[in-house]
Amino acid sequence: MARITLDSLAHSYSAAPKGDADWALKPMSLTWRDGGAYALLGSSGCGKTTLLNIISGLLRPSRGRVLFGDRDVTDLPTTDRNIAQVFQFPVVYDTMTVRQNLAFPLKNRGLPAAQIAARVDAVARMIGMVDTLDRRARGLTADAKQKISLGRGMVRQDVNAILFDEPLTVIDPQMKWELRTQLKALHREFGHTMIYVTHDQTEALTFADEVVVMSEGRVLQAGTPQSLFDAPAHTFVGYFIGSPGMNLLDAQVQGATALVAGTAIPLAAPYAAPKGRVQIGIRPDAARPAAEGLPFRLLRTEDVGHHRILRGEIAGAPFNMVVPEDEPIPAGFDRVALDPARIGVFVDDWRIEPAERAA
Ligand SMILES: Nc1ncnc2c1ncn2[C@@H]1O[C@H](COP(=O)(O)OP(=O)(O)OP(=O)(O)O)[C@@H](O)[C@H]1O
Repeated sequence: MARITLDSLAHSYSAAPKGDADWALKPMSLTWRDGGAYALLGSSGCGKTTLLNIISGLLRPSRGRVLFGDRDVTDLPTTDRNIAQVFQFPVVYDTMTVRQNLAFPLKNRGLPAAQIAARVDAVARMIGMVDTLDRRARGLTADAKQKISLGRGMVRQDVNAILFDEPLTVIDPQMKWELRTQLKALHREFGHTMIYVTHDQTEALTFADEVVVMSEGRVLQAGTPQSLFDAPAHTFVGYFIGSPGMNLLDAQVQGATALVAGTAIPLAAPYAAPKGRVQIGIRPDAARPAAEGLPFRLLRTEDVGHHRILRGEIAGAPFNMVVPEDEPIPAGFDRVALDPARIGVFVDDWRIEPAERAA
Protein backbone atom coordinates (compact mmCIF):
# COMPACT_ATOMS: atom_id res chain seq x y z
CA MET A 1 0.00 0.00 0.00
CA ALA A 2 1.12 3.50 -0.55
CA ARG A 3 0.48 7.15 0.03
CA ILE A 4 -0.51 8.72 -3.30
CA THR A 5 0.55 12.24 -4.20
CA LEU A 6 -0.76 14.16 -7.19
CA ASP A 7 1.72 16.97 -7.64
CA SER A 8 0.59 19.93 -9.79
CA LEU A 9 -1.20 17.55 -12.12
CA ALA A 10 -2.99 18.80 -15.24
CA HIS A 11 -4.15 17.08 -18.40
CA SER A 12 -5.24 18.08 -21.88
CA TYR A 13 -6.21 15.64 -24.63
CA SER A 14 -5.27 18.35 -27.11
CA ALA A 15 -1.64 18.55 -28.28
CA ALA A 16 -1.78 22.35 -28.24
CA PRO A 17 -4.29 23.42 -25.56
CA LYS A 18 -5.39 27.04 -25.87
CA GLY A 19 -8.09 28.00 -23.40
CA ASP A 20 -9.41 26.60 -20.11
CA ALA A 21 -11.89 24.41 -21.99
CA ASP A 22 -9.03 22.43 -23.59
CA TRP A 23 -7.92 21.11 -20.19
CA ALA A 24 -9.79 17.98 -19.09
CA LEU A 25 -7.99 18.37 -15.74
CA LYS A 26 -7.05 21.83 -14.47
CA PRO A 27 -3.96 22.03 -12.22
CA MET A 28 -4.48 20.10 -8.98
CA SER A 29 -2.40 18.88 -6.05
CA LEU A 30 -3.68 16.27 -3.61
CA THR A 31 -2.20 13.80 -1.15
CA TRP A 32 -4.01 10.61 -0.23
CA ARG A 33 -2.79 8.84 2.86
CA ASP A 34 -1.74 5.20 2.94
CA GLY A 35 -4.76 3.04 3.75
CA GLY A 36 -7.36 5.78 3.23
CA ALA A 37 -10.72 5.38 1.47
CA TYR A 38 -11.28 8.15 -1.07
CA ALA A 39 -14.04 8.95 -3.53
CA LEU A 40 -13.86 11.06 -6.67
CA LEU A 41 -17.32 12.51 -7.07
CA GLY A 42 -18.71 14.60 -9.90
CA SER A 43 -21.12 14.60 -12.80
CA SER A 44 -20.41 13.06 -16.19
CA GLY A 45 -17.47 14.62 -18.04
CA CYS A 46 -15.90 16.32 -15.01
CA GLY A 47 -12.63 14.39 -15.40
CA LYS A 48 -12.96 11.51 -12.92
CA THR A 49 -11.94 8.77 -15.35
CA THR A 50 -9.11 10.90 -16.74
CA LEU A 51 -7.72 11.27 -13.21
CA LEU A 52 -8.14 7.57 -12.45
CA ASN A 53 -6.37 6.65 -15.71
CA ILE A 54 -3.46 8.92 -14.78
CA ILE A 55 -3.17 7.19 -11.40
CA SER A 56 -3.33 3.73 -12.95
CA GLY A 57 -0.83 4.65 -15.67
CA LEU A 58 -3.14 4.29 -18.67
CA LEU A 59 -2.61 7.98 -19.35
CA ARG A 60 0.45 10.17 -18.96
CA PRO A 61 -0.45 13.60 -17.54
CA SER A 62 0.40 16.64 -19.68
CA ARG A 63 1.82 18.26 -16.56
CA GLY A 64 2.81 17.30 -13.04
CA ARG A 65 3.78 14.10 -11.28
CA VAL A 66 2.20 11.09 -9.60
CA LEU A 67 4.01 9.64 -6.59
CA PHE A 68 3.39 6.35 -4.79
CA GLY A 69 5.05 6.89 -1.42
CA ASP A 70 8.24 8.79 -2.33
CA ARG A 71 8.57 7.12 -5.73
CA ASP A 72 7.77 9.10 -8.89
CA VAL A 73 5.63 6.72 -10.99
CA THR A 74 4.55 9.24 -13.65
CA ASP A 75 6.33 7.33 -16.40
CA LEU A 76 5.74 3.80 -15.13
CA PRO A 77 3.35 1.62 -17.14
CA THR A 78 0.26 0.20 -15.41
CA THR A 79 1.82 -3.23 -15.02
CA ASP A 80 4.66 -1.80 -12.93
CA ARG A 81 2.45 0.24 -10.63
CA ASN A 82 1.16 -2.71 -8.64
CA ILE A 83 -2.46 -1.62 -8.43
CA ALA A 84 -5.76 -3.48 -8.66
CA GLN A 85 -8.66 -2.13 -10.66
CA VAL A 86 -12.38 -2.82 -10.62
CA PHE A 87 -14.29 -1.52 -13.61
CA GLN A 88 -17.93 -0.63 -14.30
CA PHE A 89 -18.61 -4.00 -15.87
CA PRO A 90 -17.52 -7.40 -14.55
CA VAL A 91 -14.22 -8.76 -15.80
CA VAL A 92 -14.33 -12.49 -15.00
CA TYR A 93 -13.29 -15.70 -16.67
CA ASP A 94 -16.55 -17.48 -17.51
CA THR A 95 -15.04 -20.94 -17.79
CA MET A 96 -13.38 -20.74 -14.38
CA THR A 97 -15.08 -21.34 -11.07
CA VAL A 98 -15.59 -18.48 -8.63
CA ARG A 99 -12.69 -19.88 -6.58
CA GLN A 100 -10.37 -19.97 -9.60
CA ASN A 101 -11.36 -16.43 -10.54
CA LEU A 102 -10.59 -15.15 -7.06
CA ALA A 103 -7.34 -17.09 -6.89
CA PHE A 104 -6.13 -15.91 -10.30
CA PRO A 105 -4.25 -12.73 -9.27
CA LEU A 106 -2.53 -14.64 -6.45
CA LYS A 107 -1.54 -17.58 -8.67
CA ASN A 108 -0.08 -15.09 -11.12
CA ARG A 109 2.14 -13.79 -8.33
CA GLY A 110 3.22 -17.35 -7.50
CA LEU A 111 1.89 -17.44 -3.94
CA PRO A 112 1.95 -20.80 -2.09
CA ALA A 113 -1.28 -22.82 -2.46
CA ALA A 114 -2.13 -22.74 1.26
CA GLN A 115 -1.82 -18.99 1.36
CA ILE A 116 -4.00 -18.65 -1.75
CA ALA A 117 -6.68 -20.91 -0.29
CA ALA A 118 -6.81 -18.95 2.96
CA ARG A 119 -7.01 -15.62 1.21
CA VAL A 120 -9.68 -16.78 -1.27
CA ASP A 121 -11.77 -18.06 1.64
CA ALA A 122 -11.48 -14.74 3.47
CA VAL A 123 -12.49 -12.73 0.40
CA ALA A 124 -15.34 -15.13 -0.47
CA ARG A 125 -16.67 -14.66 3.05
CA MET A 126 -16.56 -10.91 2.73
CA ILE A 127 -18.37 -10.84 -0.61
CA GLY A 128 -20.88 -13.47 0.53
CA MET A 129 -19.92 -16.12 -2.03
CA VAL A 130 -18.67 -18.98 0.14
CA ASP A 131 -21.50 -21.20 -1.09
CA THR A 132 -20.84 -20.55 -4.76
CA LEU A 133 -17.05 -20.93 -4.72
CA ASP A 134 -17.12 -24.07 -6.85
CA ARG A 135 -19.62 -22.89 -9.43
CA ARG A 136 -18.48 -21.71 -12.82
CA ALA A 137 -18.80 -17.97 -13.40
CA ARG A 138 -20.77 -18.62 -16.59
CA GLY A 139 -24.47 -18.50 -15.80
CA LEU A 140 -24.10 -16.35 -12.71
CA THR A 141 -26.03 -13.07 -12.58
CA ALA A 142 -24.36 -9.75 -13.45
CA ASP A 143 -24.52 -8.89 -9.71
CA ALA A 144 -22.67 -12.06 -8.77
CA LYS A 145 -20.06 -11.55 -11.50
CA GLN A 146 -19.42 -8.01 -10.34
CA LYS A 147 -19.02 -9.31 -6.79
CA ILE A 148 -16.32 -11.64 -8.14
CA SER A 149 -14.65 -8.62 -9.80
CA LEU A 150 -14.74 -6.76 -6.50
CA GLY A 151 -13.31 -9.79 -4.73
CA ARG A 152 -10.57 -10.15 -7.34
CA GLY A 153 -9.72 -6.50 -6.91
CA MET A 154 -9.27 -7.04 -3.22
CA VAL A 155 -7.65 -10.43 -3.07
CA ARG A 156 -4.05 -9.23 -3.26
CA GLN A 157 -2.72 -7.70 -0.07
CA ASP A 158 0.45 -6.26 -1.57
CA VAL A 159 -1.10 -3.73 -3.98
CA ASN A 160 -0.31 -0.02 -3.74
CA ALA A 161 -3.96 0.88 -4.21
CA ILE A 162 -7.30 -0.42 -5.45
CA LEU A 163 -9.08 1.75 -8.00
CA PHE A 164 -12.83 1.40 -8.49
CA ASP A 165 -14.48 3.02 -11.53
CA GLU A 166 -18.25 3.22 -10.92
CA PRO A 167 -18.20 -0.43 -9.78
CA LEU A 168 -21.87 -0.65 -8.80
CA THR A 169 -23.36 0.47 -12.14
CA VAL A 170 -24.60 -3.00 -13.11
CA ILE A 171 -25.72 -3.90 -9.61
CA ASP A 172 -29.37 -4.19 -8.75
CA PRO A 173 -30.47 -1.18 -6.58
CA GLN A 174 -31.19 -3.36 -3.54
CA MET A 175 -27.89 -5.15 -3.80
CA LYS A 176 -26.06 -1.81 -4.16
CA TRP A 177 -26.67 -0.97 -0.54
CA GLU A 178 -25.38 -4.37 0.55
CA LEU A 179 -22.24 -4.15 -1.59
CA ARG A 180 -21.50 -0.61 -0.46
CA THR A 181 -21.65 -1.75 3.11
CA GLN A 182 -19.43 -4.73 2.30
CA LEU A 183 -16.87 -2.55 0.58
CA LYS A 184 -16.66 -0.33 3.61
CA ALA A 185 -16.19 -3.40 5.81
CA LEU A 186 -13.54 -4.74 3.42
CA HIS A 187 -11.69 -1.48 3.67
CA ARG A 188 -11.81 -1.60 7.45
CA GLU A 189 -10.64 -5.21 7.54
CA PHE A 190 -7.95 -5.14 4.83
CA GLY A 191 -6.82 -1.50 5.10
CA HIS A 192 -6.00 -0.97 1.40
CA THR A 193 -5.69 2.51 -0.09
CA MET A 194 -8.91 2.72 -2.08
CA ILE A 195 -10.01 5.25 -4.68
CA TYR A 196 -13.60 5.06 -5.77
CA VAL A 197 -14.96 6.99 -8.76
CA THR A 198 -18.67 7.74 -8.84
CA HIS A 199 -21.27 10.31 -9.85
CA ASP A 200 -23.53 9.08 -7.03
CA GLN A 201 -23.21 11.11 -3.84
CA THR A 202 -24.68 8.33 -1.67
CA GLU A 203 -22.00 5.91 -2.85
CA ALA A 204 -19.26 8.48 -2.29
CA LEU A 205 -20.44 9.62 1.11
CA THR A 206 -21.04 6.15 2.51
CA PHE A 207 -17.80 4.67 1.20
CA ALA A 208 -15.16 7.34 1.63
CA ASP A 209 -13.33 8.91 4.58
CA GLU A 210 -12.61 11.78 2.21
CA VAL A 211 -14.51 12.83 -0.88
CA VAL A 212 -12.95 14.83 -3.71
CA VAL A 213 -15.67 16.82 -5.49
CA MET A 214 -14.86 17.66 -9.10
CA SER A 215 -16.55 19.86 -11.66
CA GLU A 216 -15.37 20.74 -15.16
CA GLY A 217 -11.91 19.28 -14.57
CA ARG A 218 -11.38 21.14 -11.33
CA VAL A 219 -11.17 19.89 -7.75
CA LEU A 220 -13.60 22.13 -5.92
CA GLN A 221 -13.16 20.60 -2.48
CA ALA A 222 -11.66 17.57 -0.81
CA GLY A 223 -12.92 16.77 2.65
CA THR A 224 -14.83 14.47 4.96
CA PRO A 225 -18.49 13.88 4.08
CA GLN A 226 -19.40 15.96 7.15
CA SER A 227 -17.24 18.92 6.16
CA LEU A 228 -18.65 18.91 2.62
CA PHE A 229 -22.12 19.00 4.11
CA ASP A 230 -21.45 21.55 6.84
CA ALA A 231 -19.07 23.90 5.05
CA PRO A 232 -19.12 23.47 1.27
CA ALA A 233 -16.29 25.52 -0.25
CA HIS A 234 -18.20 26.15 -3.47
CA THR A 235 -21.87 26.57 -4.40
CA PHE A 236 -21.60 23.50 -6.67
CA VAL A 237 -20.53 21.37 -3.69
CA GLY A 238 -23.40 22.79 -1.62
CA TYR A 239 -25.88 22.01 -4.33
CA PHE A 240 -24.43 18.64 -5.40
CA ILE A 241 -24.14 17.19 -1.89
CA GLY A 242 -27.34 16.72 0.10
CA SER A 243 -30.85 15.90 -0.98
CA PRO A 244 -32.26 18.37 -1.70
CA GLY A 245 -29.06 20.38 -2.09
CA MET A 246 -28.16 23.64 -0.39
CA ASN A 247 -30.46 26.61 -1.02
CA LEU A 248 -28.74 29.60 -2.60
CA LEU A 249 -30.10 33.14 -2.54
CA ASP A 250 -28.65 36.31 -4.04
CA ALA A 251 -27.86 38.74 -1.24
CA GLN A 252 -26.07 41.89 -0.23
CA VAL A 253 -23.95 41.36 2.84
CA GLN A 254 -23.07 44.20 5.17
CA GLY A 255 -21.36 43.33 8.42
CA ALA A 256 -23.43 40.66 10.16
CA THR A 257 -26.54 41.22 8.04
CA ALA A 258 -27.57 39.78 4.68
CA LEU A 259 -30.16 41.60 2.66
CA VAL A 260 -32.24 39.20 0.55
CA ALA A 261 -34.87 40.80 -1.70
CA GLY A 262 -35.24 43.67 0.76
CA THR A 263 -35.44 41.53 3.92
CA ALA A 264 -32.64 41.73 6.49
CA ILE A 265 -31.33 38.35 7.70
CA PRO A 266 -29.01 38.14 10.71
CA LEU A 267 -25.71 36.30 10.19
CA ALA A 268 -23.70 34.66 12.97
CA ALA A 269 -20.62 36.88 12.36
CA PRO A 270 -19.68 40.02 10.41
CA TYR A 271 -18.20 39.82 6.91
CA ALA A 272 -15.88 42.37 5.29
CA ALA A 273 -17.88 44.00 2.45
CA PRO A 274 -17.62 41.29 -0.24
CA LYS A 275 -17.34 42.28 -3.92
CA GLY A 276 -18.69 40.21 -6.79
CA ARG A 277 -21.84 38.06 -6.96
CA VAL A 278 -22.80 37.45 -3.33
CA GLN A 279 -25.07 34.57 -2.32
CA ILE A 280 -26.04 33.09 0.99
CA GLY A 281 -26.35 29.33 1.22
CA ILE A 282 -28.37 27.36 3.73
CA ARG A 283 -29.18 23.67 4.06
CA PRO A 284 -32.88 22.74 3.80
CA ASP A 285 -32.88 21.42 7.38
CA ALA A 286 -31.63 24.77 8.75
CA ALA A 287 -34.69 26.74 7.61
CA ARG A 288 -38.17 26.66 9.17
CA PRO A 289 -41.66 28.01 8.52
CA ALA A 290 -42.02 31.11 10.71
CA ALA A 291 -44.18 34.14 11.49
CA GLU A 292 -41.35 36.49 10.52
CA GLY A 293 -38.48 36.25 8.07
CA LEU A 294 -38.10 35.87 4.32
CA PRO A 295 -41.29 35.86 2.24
CA PHE A 296 -41.78 32.27 1.00
CA ARG A 297 -44.17 30.81 -1.55
CA LEU A 298 -44.97 27.15 -0.97
CA LEU A 299 -45.37 25.16 -4.18
CA ARG A 300 -45.69 21.61 -2.87
CA THR A 301 -45.07 19.31 0.06
CA GLU A 302 -43.48 15.87 -0.30
CA ASP A 303 -43.83 13.31 2.45
CA VAL A 304 -40.71 11.13 2.47
CA GLY A 305 -41.23 9.04 5.60
CA HIS A 306 -39.43 10.47 8.58
CA HIS A 307 -39.50 14.02 7.21
CA ARG A 308 -41.29 16.27 4.75
CA ILE A 309 -39.77 18.38 2.00
CA LEU A 310 -41.44 21.75 1.52
CA ARG A 311 -40.62 22.97 -1.99
CA GLY A 312 -41.17 26.62 -2.82
CA GLU A 313 -39.61 29.91 -3.79
CA ILE A 314 -37.99 32.91 -2.20
CA ALA A 315 -37.73 36.01 -4.41
CA GLY A 316 -38.21 33.81 -7.48
CA ALA A 317 -35.40 31.39 -6.57
CA PRO A 318 -36.13 27.77 -5.64
CA PHE A 319 -36.01 27.18 -1.89
CA ASN A 320 -36.55 23.87 -0.09
CA MET A 321 -37.01 23.01 3.56
CA VAL A 322 -36.75 19.66 5.29
CA VAL A 323 -39.02 19.42 8.32
CA PRO A 324 -39.17 16.37 10.66
CA GLU A 325 -42.52 14.57 10.43
CA ASP A 326 -43.40 15.23 14.08
CA GLU A 327 -42.96 19.00 13.73
CA PRO A 328 -46.21 20.87 13.00
CA ILE A 329 -46.30 23.07 9.89
CA PRO A 330 -48.40 26.23 10.45
CA ALA A 331 -51.29 26.38 7.97
CA GLY A 332 -50.90 29.06 5.31
CA PHE A 333 -47.43 30.15 6.52
CA ASP A 334 -45.63 32.51 4.15
CA ARG A 335 -42.37 33.31 5.93
CA VAL A 336 -39.17 31.39 6.57
CA ALA A 337 -36.60 31.81 9.33
CA LEU A 338 -32.97 30.74 8.79
CA ASP A 339 -30.57 29.49 11.47
CA PRO A 340 -27.82 32.19 11.41
CA ALA A 341 -25.17 29.70 12.57
CA ARG A 342 -25.72 27.62 9.45
CA ILE A 343 -25.73 30.34 6.81
CA GLY A 344 -22.70 30.37 4.51
CA VAL A 345 -21.66 33.36 2.42
CA PHE A 346 -20.40 32.79 -1.13
CA VAL A 347 -18.74 35.27 -3.46
CA ASP A 348 -18.55 34.33 -7.14
CA ASP A 349 -19.46 30.79 -6.01
CA TRP A 350 -16.63 30.40 -3.44
CA ARG A 351 -17.32 30.36 0.29
CA ILE A 352 -15.79 33.23 2.26
CA GLU A 353 -14.97 33.31 5.96
CA PRO A 354 -16.35 35.91 8.36
CA ALA A 355 -14.07 38.94 8.80
CA GLU A 356 -13.07 38.10 12.36
CA ARG A 357 -12.06 34.54 11.47
CA ALA A 358 -10.24 35.60 8.31
CA ALA A 359 -8.22 38.22 10.20
N1 LIG B 1 -9.69 10.19 -25.19
C1 LIG B 1 -10.20 11.41 -25.11
N2 LIG B 1 -9.94 12.33 -26.06
C2 LIG B 1 -10.43 13.59 -25.99
N3 LIG B 1 -11.19 14.04 -24.98
C3 LIG B 1 -11.48 13.17 -23.98
C4 LIG B 1 -11.01 11.82 -24.00
N4 LIG B 1 -11.46 11.20 -22.87
C5 LIG B 1 -12.19 12.12 -22.20
N5 LIG B 1 -12.20 13.30 -22.85
C6 LIG B 1 -12.84 14.55 -22.40
O1 LIG B 1 -12.29 14.90 -21.14
C7 LIG B 1 -13.29 15.37 -20.25
C8 LIG B 1 -13.33 14.52 -18.99
O2 LIG B 1 -13.77 13.21 -19.32
P1 LIG B 1 -13.77 12.00 -18.26
O3 LIG B 1 -14.17 10.75 -19.01
O4 LIG B 1 -12.50 11.98 -17.53
O5 LIG B 1 -14.93 12.45 -17.30
P2 LIG B 1 -15.79 11.58 -16.26
O6 LIG B 1 -16.03 12.48 -15.12
O7 LIG B 1 -15.09 10.30 -15.98
O8 LIG B 1 -17.12 11.32 -17.04
P3 LIG B 1 -17.97 9.95 -17.17
O9 LIG B 1 -18.55 9.71 -15.81
O10 LIG B 1 -18.99 10.29 -18.21
O11 LIG B 1 -17.00 8.89 -17.60
C9 LIG B 1 -14.59 15.36 -21.04
O12 LIG B 1 -14.81 16.63 -21.57
C10 LIG B 1 -14.32 14.35 -22.14
O13 LIG B 1 -15.08 14.67 -23.29
